[in-house]
Amino acid sequence: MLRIAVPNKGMLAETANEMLQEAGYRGRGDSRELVAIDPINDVEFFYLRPRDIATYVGSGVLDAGITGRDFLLNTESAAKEVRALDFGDSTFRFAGPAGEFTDVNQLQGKRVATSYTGLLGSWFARAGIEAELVPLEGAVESAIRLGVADAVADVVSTGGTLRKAGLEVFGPVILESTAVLISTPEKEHAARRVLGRLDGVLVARRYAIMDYDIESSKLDAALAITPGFQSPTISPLRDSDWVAVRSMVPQNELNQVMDRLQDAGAKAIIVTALQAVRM
Ligand SMILES: Nc1ncnc2c1ncn2[C@@H]1O[C@H](COP(=O)(O)OP(=O)(O)OP(=O)(O)O)[C@@H](O)[C@H]1O
Ligand SMILES: O=P(O)(O)OC[C@H]1O[C@H](OP(=O)(O)OP(=O)(O)O)[C@H](O)[C@@H]1O
Ligand SMILES: [Mg+2]
Repeated sequence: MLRIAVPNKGMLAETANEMLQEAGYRGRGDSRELVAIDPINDVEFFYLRPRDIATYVGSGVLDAGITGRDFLLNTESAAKEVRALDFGDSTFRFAGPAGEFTDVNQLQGKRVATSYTGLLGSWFARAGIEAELVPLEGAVESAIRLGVADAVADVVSTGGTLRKAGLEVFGPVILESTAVLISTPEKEHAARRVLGRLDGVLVARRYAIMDYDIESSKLDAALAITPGFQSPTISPLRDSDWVAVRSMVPQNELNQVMDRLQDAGAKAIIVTALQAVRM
């Protein structure tokens, strides 16, 4: 039975669970359940803190897991990123009192609060900066005001929390994070089934099906607009001067593509959502 770690709470939990359900897996009955068995799919799900998931997967007791790239890199483990999952995006940044820091080298000898000491420690080592790490569990933005740190390194999404604390970001982006599927080289073969299903969900979320009719003489111009994933399907129509085209189109380009197809002479342009995909 495949054993998979899933975030039990926090920013990643809801979407991770939605994705697994879209991939045809049975979710847990209630949000306090720690383990759920899906006998039809021969999978056992373990609901764990996302921060801990790389530890479990890296140890080899679980075959795969969903967590944040930042949590994976914060943990010393044998687990590796297998696929980015298109949600849970964030950036990891340095911040300090407005106007105080402009360059990361100014952190030399300073105290930096973070709940990502592993990630930050290795970043400092690579950058040759000797700073003192102040480990905190959360709400690190308050550490400066309360006098335990000179700067912080934390997840920034809208920047609202920083602004309210009178802080501003400085220095390079430490990490662009996103939710990821992780596994170890030993378990990657076992995890290929869940990977295939999640890939299907990603494609179904990223693409839609577009159908349209076009005069054969204009087909090449239209196909340049909708090259498709592998190759568009072209079917004859009763009117032999016309053909029907079916192609995959990225969701975020649908309307621009329809505008351009109309300009190219396409008629009856129809977009259909993808329910499930296996590439
Ligand atoms: N706006 C956001 N704030 C915090 N984390 C975010 C945000 N957007 C995406 N993320 C990602 O979600 C994950 C953090 O989720 P979670 O809520 O579990 O974190 P946490 O509160 O730091 O964890 P914990 O409470 O276990 O210490 C990280 O991978 C982070 O990069
Ligand atoms: O840029 P923003 O959109 O304001 O979001 C970033 C904030 O959200 C997260 O905190 P979280 O809610 O997880 O609380 P925590 O610090 O207690 O973990 C993160 O640690 C930042 O504090
Ligand atoms: Mg939190």
